[in-house]
Amino acid sequence: MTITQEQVLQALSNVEEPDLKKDLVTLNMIQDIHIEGNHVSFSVILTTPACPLKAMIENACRNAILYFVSKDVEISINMTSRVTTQKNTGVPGVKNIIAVASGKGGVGKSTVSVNLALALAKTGAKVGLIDADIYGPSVPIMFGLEGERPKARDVDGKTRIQPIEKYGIKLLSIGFFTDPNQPVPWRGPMVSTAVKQLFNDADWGELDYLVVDLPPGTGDIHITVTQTFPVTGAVIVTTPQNVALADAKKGIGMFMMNAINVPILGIVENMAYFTPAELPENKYYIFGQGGGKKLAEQLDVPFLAEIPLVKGISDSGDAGKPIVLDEGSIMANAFIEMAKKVAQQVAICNATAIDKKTLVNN
Ligand SMILES: Nc1ncnc2c1ncn2[C@@H]1O[C@H](COP(=O)(O)OP(=O)(O)OP(=O)(O)O)[C@@H](O)[C@H]1O
Repeated sequence: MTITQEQVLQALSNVEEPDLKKDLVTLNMIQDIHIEGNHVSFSVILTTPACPLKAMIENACRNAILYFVSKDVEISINMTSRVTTQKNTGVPGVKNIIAVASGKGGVGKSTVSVNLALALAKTGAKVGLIDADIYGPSVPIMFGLEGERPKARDVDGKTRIQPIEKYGIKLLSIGFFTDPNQPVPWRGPMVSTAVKQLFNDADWGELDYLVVDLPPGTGDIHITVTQTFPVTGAVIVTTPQNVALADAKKGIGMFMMNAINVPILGIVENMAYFTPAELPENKYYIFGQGGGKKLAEQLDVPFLAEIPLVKGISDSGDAGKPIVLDEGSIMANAFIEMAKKVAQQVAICNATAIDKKTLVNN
């Protein structure tokens, strides 16, 4: 039996990427085909290492070769990834900017931002995190970095702030530059300049995702960030109460305004239900049930996750070691599943935006 590269490509052209609705060959996702006798190997280049459909795509490739080429083929598939990007994010080397926002304060936006960034990194992506919440920067506490000051260093003749590296991600917080005991009365222009510096004057290097923890509500910083940098999409965090949902709706409305026009990657409902640590299968919907999902349906945006109210989430944040680092725990898995859905939506946004061009895989 002589197997040709054309036969392999022809077979794989029957496998559709379920999110992007095109076949893997058209999407240029098949590379490095090697054939030796009846042994065929190739790489599948996914759009994110956090792809939730990885196993399904691998299976479909295997079945397509067995069905369309021969059932006697031995197959080795290398599932790898190259995160897509659609445009220059305005920050050299950064492929995607993910804004995390909420209509209200205290709903867990920083908790979601931090665990999202770390979960994406755990899947193998290169990740940065900017804490742009000038009213209550929480990243220094959540990473156990209070009192730290990032260093500056000369890069190509320019002085650049060096993001601090911890738990596998690079991070900067407005809180590293202010005294936590001294309230800072920010004026509009000062805020804009300070936040832009976190993007422009830092040495971020190559990043697949730069997660930005925005302040609650809709204000100056949202306008500065979205109008200065082409944000790939926004994740909206809410709690189940009607007051929070109403504000989340306003927040989503702001991103959808023509002047801002940032795609909504989806809604995360935080503190969706209470779960006692000793009885994790018991769910008590103390603030009402299904509000986030309903809002997502109403606004026709994805619903990303229900994150329970668990004491461990709060304790781990206060202790400087976010819960997603607690390998294998139910909470860590919940945040990893959420991160996979976010990465999936980023890939869909990128593919949709450049649908008429070719998918940029750089
Ligand atoms: N799912 C959860 N279970 C238990 N505690 C949580 C959960 N999510 C957040 N918290 C806790 O709630 C408090 C507020 O969370 P967080 O700081 O993330 O909110 P926020 O929306 O970023 O607030 P703000 O932007 O107004 O400062 C923190 O003490 C955090 O540890």
